[in-house]
Amino acid sequence: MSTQGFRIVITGKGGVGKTTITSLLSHLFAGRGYSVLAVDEDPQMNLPYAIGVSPEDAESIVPLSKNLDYIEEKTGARPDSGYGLMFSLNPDVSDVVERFGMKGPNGVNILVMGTVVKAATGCLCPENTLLDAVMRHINLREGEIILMDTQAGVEHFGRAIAKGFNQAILVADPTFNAVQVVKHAAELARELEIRDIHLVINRVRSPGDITKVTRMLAGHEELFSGKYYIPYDEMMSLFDPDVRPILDEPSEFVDGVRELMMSLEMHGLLRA
Ligand SMILES: Nc1ncnc2c1ncn2[C@@H]1O[C@H](COP(=O)(O)OP(=O)(O)OP(=O)(O)O)[C@@H](O)[C@H]1O
Repeated sequence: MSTQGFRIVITGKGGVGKTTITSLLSHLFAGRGYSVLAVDEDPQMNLPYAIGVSPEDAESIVPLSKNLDYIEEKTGARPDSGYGLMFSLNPDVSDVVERFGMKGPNGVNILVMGTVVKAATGCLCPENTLLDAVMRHINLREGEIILMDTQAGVEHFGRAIAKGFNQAILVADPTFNAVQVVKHAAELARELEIRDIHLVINRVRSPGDITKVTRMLAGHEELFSGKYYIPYDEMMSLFDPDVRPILDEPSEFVDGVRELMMSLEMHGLLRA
């Protein structure tokens, strides 16, 4: 089956639940028999822990943005060596998942990209060139669902969409700032002609939260293909950061993420 429709990028303000939701989706898709590649673009590298990689293994991961040997091998320039202007702008990174992907629980593959501080401005440097090539490459991989957890900030999100991600999950919690960020991201996604934009309002605690967010979204609803209000679940703090235990518990939070997964699957199959 073609999985080209399943290039999913997750964004939103810091701390709203992006990593948790990316991890739950990774396990839920894997549980449905899909091969999943979860990509962490956040330099804090929380995703492996949330997916359930052991702390020892997670600590051994070097993000690609800091893997100077690989950057030099592929681009011909070493970032820490005062490189000149001569480096490959089109490095062949087709081996990246096989060499640096980590097999996590439930067979979920994890690739930690990291990010370059100057990436948002599109700086022409070997690290950035390598990460761009990796993003392009993973979008060409067949037979896998790609879920990319981005660093907070719409610039990173814009770059991912420009590199071929075709579904977006915009996560907010019921606060003004978080909702402002998703409105901005949705407008950008629209400009970049991405059609499947799923809005998640996470950590909803009361009907009042829904009323408040509905008011804040007034005039912007048409930007989203679907809206999901996902409840606060105090069990999360018991297991944090590993999401796996909560998958075995009755949880409205997980039910909400499962509903989101079904919608992503439907949109992905339609675009396949
Ligand atoms: N529905 C929920 N109910 C209760 N706690 C939640 C829920 N969703 C996420 N959390 C908790 O909120 C915290 C932040 O979540 P998470 O790390 O996934 O956010 P993030 O957006 O990825 O953060 P960052 O931008 O720092 O990477 C975590 O402690 C997580 O366990």
